[in-house]
Amino acid sequence: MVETKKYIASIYQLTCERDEYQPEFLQAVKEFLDTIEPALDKHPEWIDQNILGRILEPEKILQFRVPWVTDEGKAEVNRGFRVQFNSAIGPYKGGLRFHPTVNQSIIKFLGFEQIFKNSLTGLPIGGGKGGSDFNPKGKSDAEIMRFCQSFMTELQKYIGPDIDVPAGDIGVGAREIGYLFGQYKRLNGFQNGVLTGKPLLYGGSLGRTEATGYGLVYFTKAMIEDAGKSFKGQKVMVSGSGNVAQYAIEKVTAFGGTVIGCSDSNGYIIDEKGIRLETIKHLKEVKRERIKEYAEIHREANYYEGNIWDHEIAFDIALPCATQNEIMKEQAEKLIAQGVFAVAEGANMPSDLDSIQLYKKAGLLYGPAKAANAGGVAVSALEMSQNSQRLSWSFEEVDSQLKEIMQQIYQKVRDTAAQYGYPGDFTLGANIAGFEKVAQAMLTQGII
Ligand SMILES: NC(=O)C1=CN([C@@H]2O[C@H](COP(=O)(O)OP(=O)(O)OC[C@H]3O[C@@H](n4cnc5c(N)ncnc54)[C@H](O)[C@@H]3O)[C@@H](O)[C@H]2O)C=CC1
Ligand SMILES: O=C(O)CCC(=O)C(=O)O
Repeated sequence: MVETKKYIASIYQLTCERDEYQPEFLQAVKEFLDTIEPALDKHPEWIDQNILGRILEPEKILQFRVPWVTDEGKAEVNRGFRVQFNSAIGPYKGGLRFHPTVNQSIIKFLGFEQIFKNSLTGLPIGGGKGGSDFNPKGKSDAEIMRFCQSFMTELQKYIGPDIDVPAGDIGVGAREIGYLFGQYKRLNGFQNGVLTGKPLLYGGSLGRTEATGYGLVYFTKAMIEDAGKSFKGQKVMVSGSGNVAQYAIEKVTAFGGTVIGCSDSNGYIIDEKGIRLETIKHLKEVKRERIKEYAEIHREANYYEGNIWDHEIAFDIALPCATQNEIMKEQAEKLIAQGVFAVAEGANMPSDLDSIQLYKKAGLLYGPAKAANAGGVAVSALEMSQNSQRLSWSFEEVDSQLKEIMQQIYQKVRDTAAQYGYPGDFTLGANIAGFEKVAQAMLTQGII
């Protein structure tokens, strides 16, 4: 309707004026706003209550100084961030990213997407995200520890098991979570519900390490099976070689697919016989080396510099699991030309807006990040439940809940798209299904 269109356009214009220098945040907002009109047509009261204006504004943004000392005794300083975006349905929940590209725009786009992703899980968690422009690459364990201690010394004032519960993301794995937890405990006493992704020794959940990658593949399986296909015999390309990529590779292989390539920020390897995951894990988790080394160990594999999505080779399914905007128009065109029939996103916002349009036009099955990678945060919420109950569930219990949650997310996304008259548009389905719950919760809580 004209009024709805006008309202959406005015909100977007205002956001562009206010956040002119935040391109990633504006991209995430545009992707969301481009799909939301049918939901507002159905709920004109949301326009009266200016739900969009409110949901686009974080409840709180923290930015702080993180001073730390190198092994040589030099004083360094980084920026720390936490965006507490929306707590309408639960405490803020979302990871911490340590990467030199981190700035307020990146953390805001991630926090914004997290609101709808967390809502889609069906679990009571709000949206938040944080991190730092600290680069863990090449740092000693002692430097990482001192950085994490300094970061948490400030962050601890604003988080808690019922307030805001951070976890890992790029550059923040079990080692960093351990140091962050240690410092929180030192300052506040033992409260294991304050972080998720913890080691099993003090309240971590079995299955959390695997959850995002496994969840991505469970979602993709549901999506492709609905279209009469399966993983069996499919050639799959995965970008990244970190946490999400590794467990996606494992599950695709278990379902009978062949992962023919994966990458890191320098380049990528192609191994047409199937990536040997033990080698990737050893290189990345133990030796902390570049993916290039894989081709030294397995001579039949080839290493190339650059973006994996530029490689010309026929394959069937693309699982981007590295970082935002790794697939732009040019790469999307290549994927389509190479015969890819499904793209499902393990990374957050790996496809730019042009790519999403191209997938749609070409009729690809497309699982957007908010839905497809929600398995990690879903199991984080299960970790919170276990911490509250002071219990540890078995791996099988957690994995079977994850499977169920991912299937439900797929169905919710598919059915919402169809109900609103856009069958197959899973971007629209994910945005509206995630948004409806948060909007309704906000409405019942007054003008907040
Ligand atoms: N860890 C989790 O539970 C979740 C992670 N994600 C998203 O998944 C993605 C990967 O995160 P993790 O695997 O946890 O991080 P990680 O730190 O374990 O691995 C990141 C991987 O991406 C690669 N990478 C980074 N920048 C790159 C670039 N410009 N080009 C190519 N490769 C690049 C790195 O080399 C590394 O292999 C991120 O977008 C993250 O936000 C999403 C949901 C949950
Ligand atoms: O497990 C969590 O809380 C964080 C997961 C996350 O950062 C994400 O879903 O992007």
